[in-house]
Amino acid sequence: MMKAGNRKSHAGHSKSSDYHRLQRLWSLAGRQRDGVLRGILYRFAQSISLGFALVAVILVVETTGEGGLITPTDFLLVTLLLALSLAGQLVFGYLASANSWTASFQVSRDLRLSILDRLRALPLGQHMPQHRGDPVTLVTSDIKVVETFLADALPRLAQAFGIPVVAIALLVWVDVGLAMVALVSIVLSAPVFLWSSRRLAALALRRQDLQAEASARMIEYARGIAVIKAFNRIHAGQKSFHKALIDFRDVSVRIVHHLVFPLIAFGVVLTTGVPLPIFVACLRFFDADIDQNTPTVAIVLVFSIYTPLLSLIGVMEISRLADAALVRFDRIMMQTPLPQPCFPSEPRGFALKFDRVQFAYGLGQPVLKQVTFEVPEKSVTAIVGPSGAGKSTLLNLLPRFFDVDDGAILIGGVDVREISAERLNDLITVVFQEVYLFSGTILDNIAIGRMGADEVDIRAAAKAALAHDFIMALPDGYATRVGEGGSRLSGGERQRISIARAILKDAPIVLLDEATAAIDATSEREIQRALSHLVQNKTLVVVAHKLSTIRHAHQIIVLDQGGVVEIGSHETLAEAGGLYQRLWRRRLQSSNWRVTDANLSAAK
Ligand SMILES: Nc1ncnc2c1ncn2[C@@H]1O[C@H](COP(=O)(O)OP(=O)(O)OP(=O)(O)O)[C@@H](O)[C@H]1O
Repeated sequence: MMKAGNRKSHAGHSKSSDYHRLQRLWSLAGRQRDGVLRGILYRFAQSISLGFALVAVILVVETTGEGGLITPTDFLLVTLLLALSLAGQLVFGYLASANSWTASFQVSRDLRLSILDRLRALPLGQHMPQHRGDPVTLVTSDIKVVETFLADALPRLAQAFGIPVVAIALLVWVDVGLAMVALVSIVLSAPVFLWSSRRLAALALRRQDLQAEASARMIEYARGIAVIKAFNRIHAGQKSFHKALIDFRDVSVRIVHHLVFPLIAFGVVLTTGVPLPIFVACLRFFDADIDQNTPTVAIVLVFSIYTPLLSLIGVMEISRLADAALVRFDRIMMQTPLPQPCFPSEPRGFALKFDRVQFAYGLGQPVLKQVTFEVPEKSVTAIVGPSGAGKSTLLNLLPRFFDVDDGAILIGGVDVREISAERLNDLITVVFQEVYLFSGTILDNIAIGRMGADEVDIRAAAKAALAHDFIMALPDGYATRVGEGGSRLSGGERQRISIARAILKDAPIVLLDEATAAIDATSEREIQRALSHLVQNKTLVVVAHKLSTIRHAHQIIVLDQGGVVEIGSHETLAEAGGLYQRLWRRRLQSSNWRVTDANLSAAK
């Protein structure tokens, strides 16, 4: 059975044609297509307005070349043409920039929001662990490339063709034969351009992937800096980051090597279009086939054809990077989100049932096997078991961070897959082992618990979580800013902020993954008291590492290697002679262990 989000992206790079990729990039402009199109047309018009200057030059050459004198009318006409050319460039240039950039800023904002929406809809952790740098690079640099493609590359493409079109039209008017000769090199250089462009395409995707890899390593390095320092592993820690940077540099250099020859070839073939028509014009002049003005006019026109066309090289690079960005965008956008019910059901109460639940991460071994148990409404259930037994996984399935492979999980008699995502989110509060605080104030961090909560509610939640006093002792109280990850607060304080968040949410079902990290006895007691306020009258499922929590549980589920091996109360299981009894004894021994002189001398 194929799981949501597991399907490989079918956004293959080589299979779709250049035309389809252009079409797809264009479709990304969405509602802003009109603005982008206006930007392209204005840039084209800006380029064409240079044509007035060309006409003025031809007029002067034609008049003076035949020995004539420039009359005041000619002078006025030339001035008017030059003024028109200048005004056209200024006005159309401004309009082009204003339209293109405004539209593309909107496009990049919309695309970034759609990526965030999709990440939210995907099964949690399905994508992130494999490509941690991917969403970051996608939202920042890939979308920036798409933005530049729409705002800059497409208009520049129009600009590159604008004045050449006018110049060729004028050359046809002056002499059709010369115009045909001028076109030869353009026709010959087109396949060389496409060949270079395809060579670049193959490497551009690899380059963007390696950039994502480098940013993933950098994030990892920055987040793990404390551990790296503590273990004096600065060089080892930098190794993978260095390697990613070297790979990125190598592929960038390879791009340059692969492109030097094709781009020189393109430039050479294209620019043969400059001397060729001039040479033919001179030959024909000496044969008295054309008048003496034509070669001069041809020189002016030919240069206005080829100089803009050479700027296509820059456009090619950005277009290929945009292609690569598109493939990477589709990798995330084409993943199947968790299916949502067409006709959501409302649970009848908050009792829970795990019914023959089977689950594996990806295509790996099953982590949960035929797990079946029930949790009565407003009761406390503790999950215990050895490390790796599947306890946290069990909790993660209830809010649908992942979907079960087989069996079902029910809330109030309704399969969680039949409950709408918003409702399910309202029903469940998860208190994670690892507390994440966003950069912002403490108030903001607690307010995440409930949209629209006022300050009175937030303070009440903080008081219930026994966080109010330490918050008031901080320099700015609730307005104190906490860094990303909450680095300014102690472990116990962070825990209590996260409990305040959960109290504010006030969901009827609480899932608690108890912190295993060592916290001093006072903080531990305060956290337990804060939790007791959170879980009053709630259906509570707790992955229990602490004896006190286990003792208060109405029932204990003992997991081993993904299967339920025992269910019962503490009193029953502690005497049953099974896994629980062994775990319990081990915990008792470790909790009775104290740093005494006897222990210290034993350790020596
Ligand atoms: N995101 C993941 N992808 C792949 N395998 C995973 C993932 N998370 C956990 N596992 C694996 O699933 C199994 C169960 O892990 P889980 O974290 O649920 O165990 P646990 O009982 O909570 O362990 P502990 O008490 O050590 O936290 C382990 O073998 C673990 O390596």
